[in-house]
Amino acid sequence: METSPRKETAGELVRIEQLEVDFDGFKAIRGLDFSLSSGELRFLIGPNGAGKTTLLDVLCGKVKPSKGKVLFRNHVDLTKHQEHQIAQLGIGRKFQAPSIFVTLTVLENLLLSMRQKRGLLSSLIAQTTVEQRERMKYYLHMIGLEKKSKDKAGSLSHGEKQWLEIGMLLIQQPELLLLDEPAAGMTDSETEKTGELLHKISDQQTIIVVEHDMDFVRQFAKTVTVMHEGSVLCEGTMQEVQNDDKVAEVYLGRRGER
Ligand SMILES: Nc1ncnc2c1ncn2[C@@H]1O[C@H](COP(=O)(O)OP(=O)(O)OP(=O)(O)O)[C@@H](O)[C@H]1O
Repeated sequence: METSPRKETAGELVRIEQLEVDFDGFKAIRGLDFSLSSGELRFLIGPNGAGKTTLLDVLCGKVKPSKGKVLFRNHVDLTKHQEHQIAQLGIGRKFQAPSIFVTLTVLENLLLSMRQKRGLLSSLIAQTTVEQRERMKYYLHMIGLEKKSKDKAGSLSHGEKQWLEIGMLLIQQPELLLLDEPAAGMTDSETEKTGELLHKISDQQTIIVVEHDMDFVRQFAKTVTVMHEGSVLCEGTMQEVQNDDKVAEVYLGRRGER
């Protein structure tokens, strides 16, 4: 039965209602409701198998739900769009493993990511407009790779590669950015810089971050959504969710203990 649309909140960017994802009879997402406002930096946490990655997969169109509504900017039904169309609508997804071109320079990687006609790299460089060059400079600075713009991407550290990939997404100026464990495998100082980068990005764009590193979440999260067995268990500040008995039970198998 089709549920009537709820009144949309001003500034709401994503609304998900009664989402269900079925993998050959196994419900990875069941009855999930979720809402996200423009400009939020939302962390998604939860034990292994809770459905966090599947939720990102639904948002970027990689996985199609069996039931439910997934609305973007109040009226766009994402379930009706293919992955490439969703990217064009302004939702960028970064997976855990970086997918950069290692034999190209940092700048060339950014250039290739910019929305423009496909063509030879040399002709893309020749055709870059002043606005595009400014945009590249701006994002190079944001990801902290200005001094490495001419270095081959393959020579970057693990953290730098991740930032480059985030930069490659940012340069397409998506409205919503989906990041899967952006700080995984990073050194402490790289992790710190990544948290700061997320905050800088969230001044302009909305971000959902799936994260396992609780220290990282504690340090950088404003609002946290805890998932468990395919639905939302609780939501709030990190302090609020840490004090929630249901969350303690799910993570530690204890009820009411802290
Ligand atoms: N393509 C698939 N086919 C069948 N089952 C799947 C598929 N993708 C995910 N699952 C199952 O769905 C459940 C949710 O998986 P998902 O990867 O979304 O969880 P997660 O919260 O991201 O977990 P983790 O933190 O371990 O990455 C898991 O039980 C997983 O095994």
